[in-house]
Amino acid sequence: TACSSKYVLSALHPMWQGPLVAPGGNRQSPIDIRVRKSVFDPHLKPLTPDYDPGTCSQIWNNGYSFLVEYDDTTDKSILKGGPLEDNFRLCQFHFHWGESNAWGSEHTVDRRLFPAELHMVHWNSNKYSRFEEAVMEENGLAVIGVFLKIGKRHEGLQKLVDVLPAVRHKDSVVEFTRFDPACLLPANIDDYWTYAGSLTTPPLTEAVTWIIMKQHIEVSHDQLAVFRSLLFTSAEEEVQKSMVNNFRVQQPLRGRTVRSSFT
Ligand SMILES: NS(=O)(=O)c1ccc(C(=O)NCc2cccc(O)c2)cc1
Ligand SMILES: [Zn+2]
Repeated sequence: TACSSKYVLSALHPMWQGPLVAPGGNRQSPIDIRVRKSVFDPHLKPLTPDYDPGTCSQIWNNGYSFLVEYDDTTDKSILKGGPLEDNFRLCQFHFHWGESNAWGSEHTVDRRLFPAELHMVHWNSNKYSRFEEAVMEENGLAVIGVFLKIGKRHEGLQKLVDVLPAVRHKDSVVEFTRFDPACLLPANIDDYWTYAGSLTTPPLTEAVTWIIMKQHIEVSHDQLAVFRSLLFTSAEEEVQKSMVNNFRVQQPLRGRTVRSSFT
């Protein structure tokens, strides 16, 4: 789909540090969420995702993460509510993780790191006609962040884990259908933090309304180990590098307020 067919990265190095802070960027992501500094906003509505598993199309390794892509040519899979004024179309989801279970998430909560973080990427289909347009605009994107913890096996995730060996190398892609992304959301999606931020990979555009779930999901140690079996490198490269630590360093808050939907 348009939204991620060009999930391009100017920095190809897996551990790209790139500019630690985007030049002139004062709303960069990820950040540390200081719980006691977040401000309860009673006007925040419940989040209302409405996803059609029939829009799931393929999964691919873009050399930085693996992406599950959704057909975003209609409003079949959308996100509304929460801090959002408009309708946002799901275009892809992906993850960030560490080489060990001790770290891997991009956002932290009072400095607490999680072994991995899910990002569900949506773009504003009320205001823009395609992802490429929305990603350059201030209120163009909405990304749901969900922390992963090691625990019981996640039954819904297993269908995805089983297909990962087929996209082991950079630029590999396989058909992947009928996956309901809602199964990856925590039971409680009413409690979240939200703030104005950016993409966490180049071009780092400051277009994202971040919605970070308070409740994590659990995956098994073995399921996360399969994420680490992916490679940053393409089949032709002589030196294979395992896809781990694909997260960005935390960015300054620069006076931003993080709002919470709960007290
Ligand atoms: N980690 S993240 O959720 O902030 C994230 C989400 C989407 C993307 C992305 O789609 N990048 C590709 C891209 C960016 C700008 C314009 C394009 O045409 C494509 C990057 C990072
Ligand atoms: Zn991400």
